Amino acid sequence: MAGANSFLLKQTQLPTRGRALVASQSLEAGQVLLQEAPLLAYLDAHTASANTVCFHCTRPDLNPNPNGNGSWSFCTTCQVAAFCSPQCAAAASTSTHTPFVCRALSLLVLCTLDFDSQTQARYLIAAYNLAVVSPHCFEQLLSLEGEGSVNDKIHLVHTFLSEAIRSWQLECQELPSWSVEFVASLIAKDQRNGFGLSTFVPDTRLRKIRAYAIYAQASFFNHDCLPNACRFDYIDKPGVGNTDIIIRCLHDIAEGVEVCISYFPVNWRFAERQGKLREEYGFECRCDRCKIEEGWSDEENGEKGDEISVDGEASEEEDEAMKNTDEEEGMDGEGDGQGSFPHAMFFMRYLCPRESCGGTLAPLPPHGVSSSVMECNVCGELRSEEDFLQEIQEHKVSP
Ligand SMILES: C[S@@+](CC[C@H](N)C(=O)[O-])C[C@H]1O[C@@H](n2cnc3c(N)ncnc32)[C@H](O)[C@@H]1O
Repeated sequence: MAGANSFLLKQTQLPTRGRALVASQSLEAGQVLLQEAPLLAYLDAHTASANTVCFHCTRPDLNPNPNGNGSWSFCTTCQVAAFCSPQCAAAASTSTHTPFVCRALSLLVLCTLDFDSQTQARYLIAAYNLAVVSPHCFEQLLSLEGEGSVNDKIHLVHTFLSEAIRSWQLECQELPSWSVEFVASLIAKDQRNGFGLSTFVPDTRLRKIRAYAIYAQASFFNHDCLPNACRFDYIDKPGVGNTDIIIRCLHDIAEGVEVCISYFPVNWRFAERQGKLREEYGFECRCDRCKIEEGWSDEENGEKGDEISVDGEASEEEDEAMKNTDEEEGMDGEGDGQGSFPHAMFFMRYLCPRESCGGTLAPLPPHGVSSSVMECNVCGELRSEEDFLQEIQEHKVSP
C-alpha cells in the first residue's frame, strides 16, 4: 500500500468486515504505521462562518483584525475563502479553491441551508472539484466503503450542488451533473470514512471540530472497541503536512494481526457504541469487549461505565464532550479488577488521566528503544512511566 510507512501494513479482505489492514511484520509500541495527506479536506460550516481559518491549510488566524492581518487575505471574487499566506492562496488556486469552488462558495453564502447541510455542501463541492482536478484521487474516493440512500436532506444539498454546477457551466464549460443517488453514495463514503480535524480548547477541555478529511489508506482501518492503534493529528503545526493523519501503535503488534482504531471515544458505553456503529457504519460490533459487555445488565453497564471514567465518575459534561468528538479516545478503568471487567487495564494504560479529556495515550515513536512516555492524541499531554505507576497505586489496580 502507499504511504510513508507502506511496508508495515498490508491490505487484506476479511469475510465479515471487508478490507482490512494487517501488520506485515512485528510492530513496536508507538511506531508510526501510516502518515498520509488527505484525498480531500473541507471546513466545518460553523468554523468557516467565523472567517478565521485558512481555506487551504485550515490553520486559524490567531489575531483576527477587521483592517487586514499581515499575510492573511480574502479571495476577492467569492469573498468567502480566507488564506493565511500568499503561498496558500497560490496553491489553492489550482487545487482546493479553483474557479468552480470559488463560484460554488459564493452561492453557498446566499443559500438557506442549515449548518449541517452547509458542511455537507462543502464536502460535495470539494468532491466535485476533486473529480475535475484529480480524477485518479476521485476514483480512490469512489472505491471507499459506503452506499447511501436518498432522503430530504440529501435532496437539498443535491439541489444546491446542481445549481452550482449549472451556474459554472453557463460561464465556462460543459461539466457533468451528478444524480441525487450518486450524491447520497458520496455522502455515505464521507460518513463511513471521514475523520474530524479538531483542536483541543484548554479552557473548556473540549475538542472543537475545525474541518473534516478523507484519507485513501487510513480509510481501510476497521474499528475495534479496544483498538491496538490510534490516530494523531497536528493541524496547527507549522510547515506542510499539518492535515496529515498519523496512525501509531498503542502497544506491540505481532505480524499478521489486524490493526484497528476506534471510530469514537473508547469510553462510550456498550449501547452508545453499538448504536453509532449500527446507524453510521452499518455493522454490529462483535469485538471481545462488546461480547463481554453485552452480557452486562443495564445497571452494570451504567456502574462500570462510571467506574471507567476519568475520575471514577462519568459526568454529563464528560459524556457530552465525548459525544462531540469524532475521535478515538480512551478512559481509565478503576473497575473491580480483571474478573468482571477484564479490559480495565486497557483503560488504565491508554486513557488520558486529565479530567474531561478522554483522549487515547500512545507511546512516543521509538528511537532505537521503545519510549515509555505516552502522548495523548487529544490534549497532547505527556505521561511518564513513573506517573503511570503512581496512578496505578492510587487506583489500587495491579498492572
Ligand atoms: C472506514 S471503513 C473500513 C474499511 C472497510 N472494511 C472497507 O472494506 O473499505 C468502515 C467500514 O468497515 C466495516 N467495518 C469496520 N470495522 C468493522 C468491524 N469491527 N466489524 C465489521 N465491519 C467493520 C464497516 O462496513 C464500516 O462501515
